[in-house]
Amino acid sequence: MLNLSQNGCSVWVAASATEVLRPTNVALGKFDGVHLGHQRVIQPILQPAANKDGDSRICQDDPNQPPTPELIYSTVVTFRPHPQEFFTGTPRTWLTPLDEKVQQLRSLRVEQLVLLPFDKELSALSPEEFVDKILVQQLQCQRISVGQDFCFGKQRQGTAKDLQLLAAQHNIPVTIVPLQTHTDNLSDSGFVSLPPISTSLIRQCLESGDIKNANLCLGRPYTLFGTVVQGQQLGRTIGFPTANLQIPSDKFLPRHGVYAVKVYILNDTAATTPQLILGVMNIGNRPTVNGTNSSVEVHLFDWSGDLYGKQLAVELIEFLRPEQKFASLEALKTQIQQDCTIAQKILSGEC
Ligand SMILES: Cc1cc2nc3c(=O)[nH]c(=O)nc-3n(C[C@H](O)[C@H](O)[C@H](O)COP(=O)(O)O)c2cc1C
Ligand SMILES: Nc1ncnc2c1ncn2[C@@H]1O[C@H](COP(=O)(O)OP(=O)(O)O)[C@@H](O)[C@H]1O
Repeated sequence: MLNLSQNGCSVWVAASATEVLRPTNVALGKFDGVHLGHQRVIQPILQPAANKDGDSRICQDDPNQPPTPELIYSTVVTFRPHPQEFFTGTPRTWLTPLDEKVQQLRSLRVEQLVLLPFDKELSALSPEEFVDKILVQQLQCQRISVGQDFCFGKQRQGTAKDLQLLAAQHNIPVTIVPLQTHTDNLSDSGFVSLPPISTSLIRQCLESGDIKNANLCLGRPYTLFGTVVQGQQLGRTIGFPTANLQIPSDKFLPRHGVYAVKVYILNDTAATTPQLILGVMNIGNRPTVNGTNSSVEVHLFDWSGDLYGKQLAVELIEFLRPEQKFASLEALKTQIQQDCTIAQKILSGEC
């Protein structure tokens, strides 16, 4: 079992049904991205706000101890591996790899994440068996919340409505949350023509460089977390040192190109809270310097110092341009200077 905790606030991560803290209120789904639609699905299973501040189960002194079972555990239940990974045998990338998902769930006040091992046995369960064995017997479910498009059981036979009917036989109420479309930004973002918020929509937005809409769907900026490693040491020679980031291999990367970003240095011992630094990021193969591998690198404005080994959180704010092959380092330098000027305007809200 993993207990991923920070600042004494923990989310219990159970990798098998025997480790689960019971009884549970359950939100069921894949929840990759923990986007605004997911957040709506999770809402009905959270403890009432009255419990929030004084509830020792959420922020307890010893994060290595399971919460004391006074109430019902607000629990997100998902599958590992992802069913698609199981059937294709191919690992995939995520908007929110596991530790990021846990961070996001924690911020929503979810207390437990259950990773149901998705195997031959689980995939063969009928909708009735899934409800009886997993939800009723193993999780001692008291309440369930799912999105309108939720499917479950062998060959995805069961719908959200089926779940409602089957759970009713055990007196378990099921909330079916309608798919959320963006309505609050109709006038200025053109969301009117977009389909409902979904993980695949966000991936499409990120693939095409449409960061604004990806961020609107997420309800926060899409963020890359990584450790600063050594590059070719060329950046400093053209006046633009860049911190090269090692990103977990299961993180979904957006379109190659140049971005305006907001950066936080997470393990900076000099600062008590991570400080916001504005900058530019390039994702790509650096054709101008005959780069072979794909790299992610950020240049921080008005900042100097040593970042090697530091953990950075890089929030993507806007896509500026695709990566290009320049005839010389001098031409690249001129372009990067222009990128910085535009990014500074965007990040200071001027355009
Ligand atoms: C804002 C920005 C834009 C960049 N654009 C390009 C580009 O269009 N083409 C390219 O080949 N490299 C581009 N780069 C990458 C540079 O080639 C790279 O930063 C430089 O070679 C230094 O690499 P190093 O950190 O390994 O020393 C860009 C870097 C930054 C910070
Ligand atoms: N403003 C800055 N933005 C990014 N990195 C900086 C900055 N100032 C200093 N650095 C340091 O310089 C390193 C980048 O310099 P660079 O010559 O590009 O080397 P490398 O190729 O190893 O990334 C960073 O990893 C960081 O330690």
